[in-house]
Amino acid sequence: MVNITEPNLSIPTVTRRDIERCSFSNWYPQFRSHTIRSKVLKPIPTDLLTYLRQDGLVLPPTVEEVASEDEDGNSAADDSSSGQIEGDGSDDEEAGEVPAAPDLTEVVAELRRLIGELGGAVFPKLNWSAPRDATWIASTNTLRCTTPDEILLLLKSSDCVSDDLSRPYREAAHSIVSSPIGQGANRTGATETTISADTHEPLAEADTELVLRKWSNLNPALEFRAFVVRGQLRAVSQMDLNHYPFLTADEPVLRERIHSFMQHTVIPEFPVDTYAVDLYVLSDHSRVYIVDFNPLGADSDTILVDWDDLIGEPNTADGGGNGTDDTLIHLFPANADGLRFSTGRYSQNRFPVDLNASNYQQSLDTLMRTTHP
Ligand SMILES: Nc1ncnc2c1ncn2[C@@H]1O[C@H](COP(=O)(O)OP(=O)(O)OP(=O)(O)O)[C@@H](O)[C@H]1O
Repeated sequence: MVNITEPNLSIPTVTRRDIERCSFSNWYPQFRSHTIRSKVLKPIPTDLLTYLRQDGLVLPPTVEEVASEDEDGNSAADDSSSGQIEGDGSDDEEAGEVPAAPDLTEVVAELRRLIGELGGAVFPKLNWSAPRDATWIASTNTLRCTTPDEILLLLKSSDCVSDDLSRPYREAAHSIVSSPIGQGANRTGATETTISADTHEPLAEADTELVLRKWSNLNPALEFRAFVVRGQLRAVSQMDLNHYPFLTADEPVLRERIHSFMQHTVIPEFPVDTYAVDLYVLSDHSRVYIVDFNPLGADSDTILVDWDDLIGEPNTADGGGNGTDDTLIHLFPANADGLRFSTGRYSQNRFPVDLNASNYQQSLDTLMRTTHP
């Protein structure tokens, strides 16, 4: 355990190594018994990777065919709704402008097998990011997937996912730019030009991973982000930006559970000095689960916590912020009426105004024609 004797007043620098450590397959084996059951496809099969990196949003015919057969016992050719996502279909005048999708027959079969092994419903993500910005395109408006085509549509529609593939180390590069030249990870005498090239470095094919996590009906009120700076738990924040009155009453027990879990299970084992970890506490408070690890730096979402609370001098007697009763959980406060709802995270990525919710598929077709003229 590192002990802070001097306040560290600068926002931590994220290194490429920190980012790599937070990649799902790097922490999952170690914390398997403390997190949601998951399956990892690493590397992502070449055909699927090609498909995800291709421009345009087109579902390969194989996917819909297989999915239709799976659900109805009929082929997609009999289903007049198949191919709608493609917009105008393959035999109209615009078909030549849509890039041909690779054959994903094997990928689809593998995804279906994994979905089955995980109980029939999964939450998909890549190394770091889930397609949370694309839920608007899913018929359920969630990331809950029961078929391969739902997974492919979400992954293909997400900027978060495409950033994981095309600019995975962007946060490290950003931090290096804001640091004195020469202090960044593995760099000496670097110029800004050299550094900014890092932001465009794509993820090597061998490092790509598709993660399917067993779908879990998480209560957003019981999700918390814990912040560890230089090996010390500095703060815990509620994640959902809504006020839940019961959290105020439960705060002492939640705090004790989270602090204990962090001190005994996470901090001694996770090989990064400074990070944020998302946690889920069961409603009876009996267990704490890890949802995700994230690097912690200037680009991080600290939610309800100020950077001063993370990097300023700890205001505790032992100076460590390690006890169970010295770091209150930051809870979303009630407004004057005692109740307050806010817009959720990623709400800006929900249904685009161009789409008419009362006629979703027709509107989606229209959008596709617009985006793929
Ligand atoms: N297996 C699951 N089943 C249902 N919901 C889940 C599951 N895993 C995660 N979630 C929900 O999705 C949210 C985002 O998950 P996760 O942190 O893995 O994605 P992310 O892209 O890294 O998000 P962020 O960038 O906000 O950290 C979680 O906070 C949780 O609410």
